[in-house]
Amino acid sequence: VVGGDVASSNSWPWQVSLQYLSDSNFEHTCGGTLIRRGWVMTAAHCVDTSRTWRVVLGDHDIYCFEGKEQYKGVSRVYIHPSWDKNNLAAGWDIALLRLSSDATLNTYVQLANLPPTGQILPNNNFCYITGWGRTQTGGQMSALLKQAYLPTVDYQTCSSSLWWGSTVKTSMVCAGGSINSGCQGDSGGPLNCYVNGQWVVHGVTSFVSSSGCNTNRKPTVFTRVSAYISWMNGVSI
Ligand SMILES: CC(C)C[C@H](NC(=O)[C@H](CCCC[NH3+])NC(=O)C(F)(F)F)C(=O)Nc1ccc(C(C)C)cc1
Repeated sequence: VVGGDVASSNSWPWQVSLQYLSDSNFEHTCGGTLIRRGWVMTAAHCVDTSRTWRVVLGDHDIYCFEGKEQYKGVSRVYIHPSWDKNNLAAGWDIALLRLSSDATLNTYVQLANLPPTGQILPNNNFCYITGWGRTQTGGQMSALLKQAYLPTVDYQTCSSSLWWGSTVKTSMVCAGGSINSGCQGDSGGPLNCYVNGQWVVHGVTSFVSSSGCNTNRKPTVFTRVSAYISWMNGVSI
């Protein structure tokens, strides 16, 4: 996350860290969202290589054991069948992870709210991106979970020629586009939007401009969760 600030501990209790085994250590690679006690929603591009995965729930400092963490293996990865790793612009950048055992819900670990099918937020909706990704383009990951105010940018604006143009599809959500943004390592994490008095996860962090994370008029682009509710319901049956 570029800009914004460090979140207060466990204030986004559905945020998870997706990690993979690399030389006998687990490394953070992406974010994710706890949507059921045994299920995590993330980006397809995070899990389209075969690795040994684990999910950390209830985390704040990903480099330090604080005692609130729950560590879960991943028993199965469900990547959207239409995902094409060579065609990020087509969308479909969503996946579900079946955890090896159910999470225990408590103060530090809670389920996210998901939007109703088809819901499209208005321009400038109050949203926050959260994650442990780089804090500057080409910079380092953040040890502590960060948050940044990232208001939605409607499709009409986001798909205009000075913005993302035809790279952005209606199955995506744009948010930000000036000083704050997502950055590598935030992929797969939530776009948390305040709707009717509650936080709802409307996006899965998908991509930013390759000319830099916080590039003007290149908002962070998210998979639109409300377009995938029926697919997700079909998977976990
Ligand atoms: C140095 C980084 C910032 C490069 C940048 N990375 C990204 O946007 C990666 C997703 C990469 C998937 C493919 N491996 N996502 C992120 O960094 C995220 F913002 F989600 F955290 C990128 O590739 N962006 C990109 C690439 C291609 C397109 C085409 C669809 C035009 C659009 C954006």
